[in-house]
Amino acid sequence: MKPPRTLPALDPADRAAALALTPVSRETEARLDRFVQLLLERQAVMNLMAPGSIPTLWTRHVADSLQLLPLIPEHARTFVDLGSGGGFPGLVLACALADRPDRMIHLVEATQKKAAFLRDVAATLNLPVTVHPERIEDFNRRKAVIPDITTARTLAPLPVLLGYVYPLLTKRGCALLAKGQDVEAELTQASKSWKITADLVPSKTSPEGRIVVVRGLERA
Ligand SMILES: C[S@@+](CC[C@H](N)C(=O)[O-])C[C@H]1O[C@@H](n2cnc3c(N)ncnc32)[C@H](O)[C@@H]1O
Repeated sequence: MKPPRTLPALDPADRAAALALTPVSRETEARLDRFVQLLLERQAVMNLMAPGSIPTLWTRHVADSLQLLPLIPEHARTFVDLGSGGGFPGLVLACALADRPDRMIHLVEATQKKAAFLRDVAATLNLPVTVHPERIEDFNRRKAVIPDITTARTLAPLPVLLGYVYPLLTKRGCALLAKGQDVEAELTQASKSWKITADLVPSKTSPEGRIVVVRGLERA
């Protein structure tokens, strides 16, 4: 086994900046603090996020995930996060929704070591989470979960991502897809294969970032 790596230090102002951008309850803050601690412990032995993003991980990853909360309708109970990696946005949303009754966040992650990490965090923090250690294609084929909300962040370009989202989208549901500066080009490309009903919401954490809120999807 490789020895643990020394990680760069967190920027002390970054946590406060993140929580100012996306305020949460004290209970959620405490769960997020513990999640970040577990994330850093595991990051020392495996890659859960880009090493360069560690000093500002609260704004880059935690706030970036929390900003989805206001886009989630009150009726939403069942969530699917595709390609959760180290837990963004799925585990962060689970930390924020843990006190609400009847919520369940399903995390789909094909890399077994990452899936094991997600499961460990969920068990340690008693989060309403089910981890599916498998490929999205297999998860979708099983039709095991019909979510109200599907999320994905830095997973795949929109033309591919919409293919993952399509089987999970219902009339009442929507998908929240975090996208970067290429969003317009990806939408143009995706519209060759898909008729997309979507809104673009500016990101709070990145000037060029957008959250694509997909409300309807049909094959073109
Ligand atoms: C770039 S990472 C992003 C992780 C996380 N969403 C984030 O924002 O930090 C993409 C993750 O999706 C997983 N992944 C990629 N393709 C997948 C697939 N077809 N099925 C399941 N997981 C997949 C990878 O193992 C990886 O952990």
